[in-house]
Amino acid sequence: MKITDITITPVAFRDPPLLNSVGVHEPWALRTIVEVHTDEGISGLGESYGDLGHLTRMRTAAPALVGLDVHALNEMHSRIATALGGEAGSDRHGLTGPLTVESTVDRVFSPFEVACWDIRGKALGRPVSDLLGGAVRDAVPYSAYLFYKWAGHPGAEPDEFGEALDPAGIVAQARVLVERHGFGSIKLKGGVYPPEQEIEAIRALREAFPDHPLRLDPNAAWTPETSLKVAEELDGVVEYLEDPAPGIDGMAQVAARAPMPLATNMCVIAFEHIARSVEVGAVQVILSDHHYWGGLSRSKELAGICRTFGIGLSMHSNSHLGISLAAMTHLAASTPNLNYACDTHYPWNVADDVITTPFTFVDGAVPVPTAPGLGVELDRDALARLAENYRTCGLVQRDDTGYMQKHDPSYERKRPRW
Ligand SMILES: O=C([O-])[C@@H](O)[C@@H](O)[C@H](O)[C@@H](O)C(=O)[O-]
Ligand SMILES: [Mg+2]
Repeated sequence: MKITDITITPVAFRDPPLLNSVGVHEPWALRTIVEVHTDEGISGLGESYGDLGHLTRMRTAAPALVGLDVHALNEMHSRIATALGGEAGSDRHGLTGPLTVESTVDRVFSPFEVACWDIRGKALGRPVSDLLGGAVRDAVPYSAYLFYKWAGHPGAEPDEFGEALDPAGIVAQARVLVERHGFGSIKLKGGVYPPEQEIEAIRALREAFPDHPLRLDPNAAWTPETSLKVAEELDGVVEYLEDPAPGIDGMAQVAARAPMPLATNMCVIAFEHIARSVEVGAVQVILSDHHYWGGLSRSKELAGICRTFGIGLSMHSNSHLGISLAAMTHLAASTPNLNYACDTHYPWNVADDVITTPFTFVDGAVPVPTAPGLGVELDRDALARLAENYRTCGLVQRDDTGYMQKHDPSYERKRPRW
């Protein structure tokens, strides 16, 4: 089955003003929808980031894939590497580590690879989780992903989630997400306020939700010394502390004395980081993410490495739509050692999706789709609507810091901040 054509459509959807260690989400989140078409009339779907640099690289790579067999994923990876010509991407929004040539190829490869799994599943009449080794769970648990947030975007009406700028607001937000979706574990995006205040929020969550596993992720906003103080305070309260301090060496300093496991989606974000991290014991949990670990089969390789070294496995998320959620769910369902509830930003998007039947959480989990392929169908009207959003929204890349500075010109990006 040969690839005859590839359609790449950048889209934008409404995003609330969620705060993090580098600023605040803009009113629109950008994504790219990839459709791979074949000579047998079967098409497959992938979803990826929508930032212009990445979009341009996907557009550069796509023509090199026409004529390729949908099973030739190794060849696809090397054609993409050649097409990109050794260029490394950059992470302007600052919430992941520096990209290398190799990890840039993995990012570009991912949506095409996912689309090929979708095609292969459709051709065989089997869900992608079957092709990845078989689902070991019928539904994939996700965590309630809490954010400090403004009531609404400046100059706009408050959104349906309202303000969450203190422990009481965070607990109220958790109640909404847990009641609405049934989540059984909770993650707080930190790095926004001084650590004492975020510790207080975690303690308030513990009181309100005595049995929910809790996590805190300040996106490397703390020095190793501050991280250790927080770790002592939260001993026995969080299941893991995610990216407290910057860099593999900073994390290793914290890990040497912290009582709980440390997790990352910032210092170990490519295969080339793993050896050093293992050597110095920097992290005990890696958040996988097929969007930057190079698609589904490479994410399974990551899972094998984690199993070998006794490293826990969780799953990371950025703002995303339903095609990504489908791929995340198939991957998590078929990865036996993915033992933590996965992250997802999906509940923050209440406005629109590009699939005909948007996902709903059942008891905090997404039932693994059983239809062939990814099990989702593109809603062409919705795709056109979101593509029009992209054309008119005026954004071409995520810039949480720039948006924050529009409202507070004195705001500076600092890492670590405390
Ligand atoms: O959406 C956000 O603001 C998050 O901070 C996201 O960009 C991070 O990549 C992520 O969720 C994380 O776990 O670090
Ligand atoms: Mg994180």
